[in-house]
Amino acid sequence: MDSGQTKRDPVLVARNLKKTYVSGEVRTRALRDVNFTIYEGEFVVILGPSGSGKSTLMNLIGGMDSITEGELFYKDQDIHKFNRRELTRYRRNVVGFVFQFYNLLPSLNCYENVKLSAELVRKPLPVEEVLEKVGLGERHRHFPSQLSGGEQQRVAVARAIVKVPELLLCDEPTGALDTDTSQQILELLQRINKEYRKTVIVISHDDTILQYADRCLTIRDGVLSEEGVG
Ligand SMILES: Nc1ncnc2c1ncn2[C@@H]1O[C@H](COP(=O)(O)OP(=O)(O)OP(=O)(O)O)[C@@H](O)[C@H]1O
Repeated sequence: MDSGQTKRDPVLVARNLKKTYVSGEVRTRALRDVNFTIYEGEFVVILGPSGSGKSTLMNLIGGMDSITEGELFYKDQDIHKFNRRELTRYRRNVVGFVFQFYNLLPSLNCYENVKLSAELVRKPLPVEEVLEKVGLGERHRHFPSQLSGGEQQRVAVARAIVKVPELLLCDEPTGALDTDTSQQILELLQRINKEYRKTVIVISHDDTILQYADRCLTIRDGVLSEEGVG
């Protein structure tokens, strides 16, 4: 596959993005004024301590929560202006999620967990190919309870990429794993980023993840800033 340096187009642009949670009298300004541009095919890490606003930002990018103020563009479309159907289509076709605790369905085996996701889109990758790609070619019939944490996370990655999403959003994907297994999962995400040329965004509080990133954005108290990597 071509790994040459080509000019990349912006895939996500945030302008003056704000998110305030209101609960009775209490207002929590989770995102204060967030601006960024993320380009097609980048591997971006968003790093920040607990409570800094990482999951809030991921939920907005993933179309899972509403924006309080500002703009968030996917290509030339303002996610903020999507109606319910457009949001569903965006979540289904554009975004693939990987969560800290895998979120696999325990009553389905590996193949079935991935197949269920494949059925959401018109042109998925073959399930067998994807399980092979994440190193689980031999484990199709195993259930989540028969797999280690790292293997379950591989299934979760397969479930996300089988849809061929433009954006792979990973929320603390190594948070429940030991150091060696974390490294393997991050190497897998890096390989997927390069081979499928999809944009990968990983949020974490662990800066050892930086070695895998093209770029790092840091977030603190709902304010985002940019730090170069490498
Ligand atoms: N649904 C909600 N209602 C009210 N406040 C919320 C809600 N979700 C998050 N918050 C608050 O918004 C702020 C940012 O939270 P967020 O979960 O985005 O941080 P985080 O960086 O992902 O933290 P962690 O690493 O601990 O998961 C925190 O002060 C949190 O308490």
